[in-house]
Amino acid sequence: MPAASNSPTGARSRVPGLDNAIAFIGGGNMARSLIGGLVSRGRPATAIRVAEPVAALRDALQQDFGVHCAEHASAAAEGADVWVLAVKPQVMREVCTALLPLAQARRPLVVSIAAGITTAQLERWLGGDLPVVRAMPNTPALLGAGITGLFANARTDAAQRADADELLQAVGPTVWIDDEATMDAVTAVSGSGPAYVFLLAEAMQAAGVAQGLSPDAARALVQQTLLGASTMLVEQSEPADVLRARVTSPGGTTQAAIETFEAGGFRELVDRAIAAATERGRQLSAAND
Ligand SMILES: NC(=O)C1=CN([C@@H]2O[C@H](COP(=O)(O)OP(=O)(O)OC[C@H]3O[C@@H](n4cnc5c(N)ncnc54)[C@H](O)[C@@H]3O)[C@@H](O)[C@H]2O)C=CC1
Ligand SMILES: O=C(O)[C@@H]1CCC=N1
Repeated sequence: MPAASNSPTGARSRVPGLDNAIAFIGGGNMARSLIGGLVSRGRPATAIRVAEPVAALRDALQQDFGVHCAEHASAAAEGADVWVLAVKPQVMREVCTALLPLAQARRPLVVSIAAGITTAQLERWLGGDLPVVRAMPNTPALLGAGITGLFANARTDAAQRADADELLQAVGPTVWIDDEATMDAVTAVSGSGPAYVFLLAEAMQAAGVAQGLSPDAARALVQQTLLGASTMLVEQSEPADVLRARVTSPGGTTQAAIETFEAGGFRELVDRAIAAATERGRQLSAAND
């Protein structure tokens, strides 16, 4: 897997944010995060359209970002050269099938953020012969602190890869993936990953309260500990095991906790959880074909 990249291969000379109109098909949580990132990075709201059947979500997007919203996918997709498919995997086939005539007439760059759904499925459902990029962002995108794994099918040229890269970099760094089969692992690690950290936060808070801390104190201690440890992981060059060793005094408190985690099969549990999420991605593809 290549390292996180700020310069996709073959990027053409371009004016960031001013190239193409973008249509979001689906205006839910992830679309909202991406739109917020794009607008805050200076992409004109007039160049962003959103298709969203829920009126309250349309109103909120229109009011918060000034983007044009429509009820039906084709109304947003018309006139856009980049389509971001941000609906659930379970409705993706139906959404694509409805867009097939327009996709064939317009030949947009298609960027899907759906878990599991493959570029071959999307291309087939949209009538074939289209550049398709499969992207997997995550919810910290809302704060511009996301990370996105990206895979492009063979019909996607360097300029289109650069467009997709720029789009997702509005909410954090990107990592290009060479083998699409591993996109389900990207989903399992970073797409779903924020939820694992939130689960750890819940468990640490509850355990702190069980040891006598007030809920407020436990929450504050856990929040800043996770933030501080994450910042160390990102900003210091040492790997996680070295940082962990520095906290773990021989015979001290941390060692007592780490030994308890290890004895309880913590690593195997994480391995099984990520394997289950990866497998679920494959199932989402097969079940919605
Ligand atoms: N929530 C997360 O952490 C992440 C989600 N994803 C993927 O992003 C996609 C969207 O997920 P969320 O934003 O969380 O879900 P969401 O449910 O908040 O958003 C999906 C939106 O699509 C709309 N929709 C349904 N049918 C439609 C149609 N025919 N045309 C246009 N819009 C339609 C729904 O009304 C809804 O607002 C999913 O495929 C998911 O796998 C990817 C990365 C992270
Ligand atoms: O749970 C899911 O299926 C989606 C994809 C990654 C995060 N949420």
